[in-house]
Amino acid sequence: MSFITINNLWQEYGDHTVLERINLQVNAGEFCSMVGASGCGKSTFLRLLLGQERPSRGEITLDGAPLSAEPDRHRGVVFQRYSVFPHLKVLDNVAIGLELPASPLLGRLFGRRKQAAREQAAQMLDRVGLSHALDKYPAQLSGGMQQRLAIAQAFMMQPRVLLLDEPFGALDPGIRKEMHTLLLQLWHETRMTVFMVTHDLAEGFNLGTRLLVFDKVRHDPQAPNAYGARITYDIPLNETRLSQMRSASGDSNVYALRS
Ligand SMILES: Nc1ncnc2c1ncn2[C@@H]1O[C@H](COP(=O)(O)OP(=O)(O)OP(=O)(O)O)[C@@H](O)[C@H]1O
Repeated sequence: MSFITINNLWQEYGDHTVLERINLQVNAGEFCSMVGASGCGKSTFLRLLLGQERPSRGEITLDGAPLSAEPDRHRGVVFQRYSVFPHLKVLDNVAIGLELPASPLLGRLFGRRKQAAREQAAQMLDRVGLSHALDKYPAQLSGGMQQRLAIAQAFMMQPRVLLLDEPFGALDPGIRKEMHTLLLQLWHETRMTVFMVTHDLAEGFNLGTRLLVFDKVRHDPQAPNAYGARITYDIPLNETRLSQMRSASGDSNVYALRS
């Protein structure tokens, strides 16, 4: 059985059909790059995976169980627009991810547990190259540094599924390349399942072990919103990387795309 299974998923807003007949099976540890024309529903698909929205029809299961109605810590997310807390310093922005679930009532830890959370957060920030900025506020960071902070936040939670919505779109090419390397390193270490929306086809091909192309198959010129996008191509990529992952995790990888 696959890790994530999507059965006949539709998303409609009033009479606007955004996604139709999405069927997909994804194994744990796969890295799915997602591309498609602007407005075809890629971000909508991510929100459905996150549990932020319920589908109009169809279902998503994770490990055989329906997706929980609320986003939870097993699904981390990084948006292109940074999702960090502006009023918290860099270290606190990351440590709070550990403190909140450990102390849901107060939202804070104290004493030795707090110290341990801060040490863990500092280590993660070192990994993303922000060890020199622990005491800064997000507004004092460059765009690339804020993006690293958002990625550190997401990774700190060790999500089983990482959802990335154009996470590098705002970065200049040098930083972008560094972030690609970092993401692949962390993906390899944690064997998370990744879904990444990108407008950069080369980025999608380079990073993914699978490229999903979203497109509208049916068009009605009289009613442009009548039909939604489907996954029209599902292309296996970077097979060496994938087989390394497979041998490390013992999983077999099944690609399934049903129309
Ligand atoms: N809550 C909503 N209510 C109504 N329409 C919505 C809602 N959310 C998304 N849409 C519509 O769904 C369509 C798909 O939007 P979405 O942001 O998912 O596309 P996208 O492929 O991610 O676009 P882009 O590549 O430009 O970011 C758009 O026409 C958008 O207006």
